Amino acid sequence: MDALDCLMTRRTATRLVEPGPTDEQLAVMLAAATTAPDHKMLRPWRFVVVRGEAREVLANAITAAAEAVGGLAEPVIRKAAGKATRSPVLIAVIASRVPGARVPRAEQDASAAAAAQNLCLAAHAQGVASAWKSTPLPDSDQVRAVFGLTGGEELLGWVELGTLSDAIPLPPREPVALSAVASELTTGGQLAPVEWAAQPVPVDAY
Ligand SMILES: Cc1cc2nc3c(=O)[nH]c(=O)nc-3n(C[C@H](O)[C@H](O)[C@H](O)COP(=O)(O)O)c2cc1C
Repeated sequence: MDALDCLMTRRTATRLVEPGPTDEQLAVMLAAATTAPDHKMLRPWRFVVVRGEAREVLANAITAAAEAVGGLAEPVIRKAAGKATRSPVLIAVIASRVPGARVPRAEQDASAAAAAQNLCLAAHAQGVASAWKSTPLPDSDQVRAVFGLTGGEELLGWVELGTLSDAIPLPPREPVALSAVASELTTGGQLAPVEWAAQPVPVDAY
């Protein structure tokens, strides 16, 4: 798979089943995450791999956090906790801002998001399916404690990993009209439509 093929064909998996990625595949994904663009090389990110029985630790924390909210129906709590075990492996992505750094927080978080996308792309390149998902109750003490989050750290979700099940088909992904998302600055200071990109690039051509 070449680089553009990898970028254009990565999808968010609908359902992930065993087998999960091997240690070697996980190591490549984590290494790819560390190549994210990173202003002043702060490494404003870190990752926590959760798999096997350890997923129950996370599920229990989500349950405890949901119960602490109060008033949530039992099925709602169970559904939230079940997210910890719905894929063979997950990697939590943590924005780990460097205090006092002269790089704005938004830029540090952007680097962490790029690292998460690198995880997904490195998974895809190795034939591992992925889904970047929101973490249930990410600000709760219980969930923060599982990932050892300190004051300046925040969860950007987690990347679920495994084998794509064909039980639920992937929804179609329409190409985006580039004129809807991009324009070009003219020498006169105007924002002009990108007429040279009038045709959507067919992502399924890759
Ligand atoms: C920070 C972040 C959080 C996300 N959380 C969820 C989620 O909780 N549930 C979900 O189904 N998809 C989640 N997604 C995935 C998007 O829904 C998905 O990327 C989008 O539908 C486009 O699908 P594609 O990645 O296959 O192109 C999340 C994506 C990002 C970047």
